[in-house]
Amino acid sequence: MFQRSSDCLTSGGRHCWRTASRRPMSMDKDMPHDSLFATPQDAIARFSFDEKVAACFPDMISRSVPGYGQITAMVGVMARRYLPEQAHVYDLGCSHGAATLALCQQLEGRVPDITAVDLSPAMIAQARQHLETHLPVEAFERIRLIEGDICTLELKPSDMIIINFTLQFLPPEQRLLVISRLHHALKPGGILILSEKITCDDPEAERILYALHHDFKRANGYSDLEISQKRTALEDVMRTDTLSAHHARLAEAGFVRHFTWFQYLNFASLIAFKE
Ligand SMILES: C[S@@+](CC[C@H](N)C(=O)[O-])C[C@H]1O[C@@H](n2cnc3c(N)ncnc32)[C@H](O)[C@@H]1O
Ligand SMILES: O=C(O)C(=O)C[C@]1(C(=O)O)C=C[C@@H](O)C=C1
Repeated sequence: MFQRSSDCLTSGGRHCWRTASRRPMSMDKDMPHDSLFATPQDAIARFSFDEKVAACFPDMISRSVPGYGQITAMVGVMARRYLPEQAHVYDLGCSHGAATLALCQQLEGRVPDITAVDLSPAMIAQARQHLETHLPVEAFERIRLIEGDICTLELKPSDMIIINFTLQFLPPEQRLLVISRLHHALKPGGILILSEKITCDDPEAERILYALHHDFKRANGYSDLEISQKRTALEDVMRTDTLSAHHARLAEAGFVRHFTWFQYLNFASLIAFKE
């Protein structure tokens, strides 16, 4: 079941915990390694999903996000359970299209229509290449890749909407509107999968999970310099919410049943059902 990016103890599966050395023990030689923050920078630019980030993104996210591989693979498993025939799925903030790929792999033979959206042209280019390489033509033809802003995108009726690690990059004041629009776009019985980095209500738990997340990154081969420079770059770009804020927002947007199905350190995934 968990092929490619999730069959290992770490988040993404392509790397194993380092032992003595600071390098991950195994590295897919075809996956460009993320060393964007490895050298000291005088002025650290704001993090953006540009060509450089897009080029090494699968390595970056799998070494940075605990549970990334498991969440991604499970999206496919959930699609298999919940999607009807003739379904439409959105993958919002798709980056390389990892969730889309997982879904197609699980639904082999009955791939739904999928619209994968990302604001970054570099990510859309990578998604096209990645999906074209890993999927049979019949499956790839069912995927529409759109370069666009999910805050303003017109949405069509859908059976499943995946928004993984993307809401955290939207302006906070737009998040409720976006989630409300997703609720509106879902057909009755449709599901929303929302995955995010989270902050804790309890400051002590926050401090502990924050430290453990940095330990996780170190265990995946990132140096203290890389961790600290990336953190500075992400400041004001990625603004995380608490789990309770996510659930309150889902409720306000109209979802009646929603719960957290996965949490690994300060990263979580929620599922919400359209009545
Ligand atoms: C952390 S990545 C998402 C990872 C991806 N969902 C996955 O599972 O591999 C966040 C993505 O959201 C995209 N993004 C940020 N703001 C966006 C917006 N307003 N509309 C569409 N995409 C956006 C970024 O370009 C980036 O590719
Ligand atoms: O919190 C961090 O330190 C991260 O690196 C997280 C995170 C994310 O959650 O999207 C931030 C930027 C990159 O897209 C990959 C991972």
